[in-house]
Amino acid sequence: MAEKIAVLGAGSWGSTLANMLVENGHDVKLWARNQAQVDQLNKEHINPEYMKNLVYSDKLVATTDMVAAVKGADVILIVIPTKGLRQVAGKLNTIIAELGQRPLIIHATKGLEQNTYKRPSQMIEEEIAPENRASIVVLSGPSHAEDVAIKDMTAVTAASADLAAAERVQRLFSNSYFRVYTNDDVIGAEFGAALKNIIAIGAGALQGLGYHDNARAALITRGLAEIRRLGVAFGANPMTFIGLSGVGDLVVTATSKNSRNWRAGYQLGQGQNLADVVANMGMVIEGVYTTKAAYELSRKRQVKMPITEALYDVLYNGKSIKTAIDQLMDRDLTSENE
Ligand SMILES: NC(=O)C1=CN([C@@H]2O[C@H](COP(=O)(O)OP(=O)(O)OC[C@H]3O[C@@H](n4cnc5c(N)ncnc54)[C@H](O)[C@@H]3O)[C@@H](O)[C@H]2O)C=CC1
Ligand SMILES: O=C(CO)COP(=O)(O)O
Repeated sequence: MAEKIAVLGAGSWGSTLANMLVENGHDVKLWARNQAQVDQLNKEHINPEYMKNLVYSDKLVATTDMVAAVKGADVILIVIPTKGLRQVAGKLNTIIAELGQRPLIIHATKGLEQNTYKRPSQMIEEEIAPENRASIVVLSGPSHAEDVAIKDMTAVTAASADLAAAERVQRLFSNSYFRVYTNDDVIGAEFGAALKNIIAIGAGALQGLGYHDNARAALITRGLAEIRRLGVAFGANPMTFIGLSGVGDLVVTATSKNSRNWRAGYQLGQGQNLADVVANMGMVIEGVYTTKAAYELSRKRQVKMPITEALYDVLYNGKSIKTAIDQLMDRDLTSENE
């Protein structure tokens, strides 16, 4: 059944998902804050700053007017980087309260908020009053926009405490190349999504420094161990970390040149400095900020996250990547299951 959907955020992921939802037969309005970008999307059907090779459907309508985007929408998909999520959710709350709507909220944001360490769905819960919304569903998993744009095969998860809502999202998004599974573990899905970006930066850095396959496999596996430790400390189901939003997303992000986080790590490994890497990416590198939040949270909760700590020292304390790697390898030997 066709639904009226508003997508907030027209970067690489928001615009690609909006286009896919149009092609799935839905009535979609895409909100962006930049007028020039909106004009290009509406007139030329391109979004070159974010998705160089995608020609968007002429049925996709973009607007800078959030009220116009949201009016009449049964479903709202938020795809804003973690840093801007709270502000956009707050604005959305005011608008849907005035319009008297109570939409289903989906988000695809991957990160933890600075200082509060809140997950995206927690920020949304805090900013959008329960009377202004239906359930919240997390859309996550191994899904580079670049692959979805060329209709490559992709599988993701829709996580929600409300199974009927997750199943509705499953039906909205699924098609011949995009397969959505459901899951009830929002905490696990969101921790997996946020923390894999830290390991992806590390994997890129290893490759940039000239390390090979064994090193990458070790980092991914031990990275997953610490992702799971933190997630479980906050109530996640350990099984979620061997699913799409766990190991699935970790593998795609830590092995792909399409990953902004991997590319950032690679450039750091090649000797570029962090400020230049961030300035030149042109898109959000969530892992840079998540590393700080996860490091602080792990200290507070007394969860061992040696790789996250090492990357924190590289990104925020000027430690060389080589020194950080040497120190990781030099730690006391331990059991794999600790
Ligand atoms: N790019 C991808 O393949 C995927 C990205 N994600 C996640 O989706 C989220 C968005 O990522 P991308 O689309 O890649 O980012 P991006 O950097 O390509 O685009 C972000 C968009 O959000 C807008 N934006 C940022 N702050 C805003 C604010 N305060 N108000 C309004 N608009 C704002 C920017 O103008 C830009 O249009 C991130 O959390 C990312 O981890 C998840 C899965 C896949
Ligand atoms: O989450 C993603 C793929 O699932 C996107 O990762 P990057 O932000 O590193 O490109």
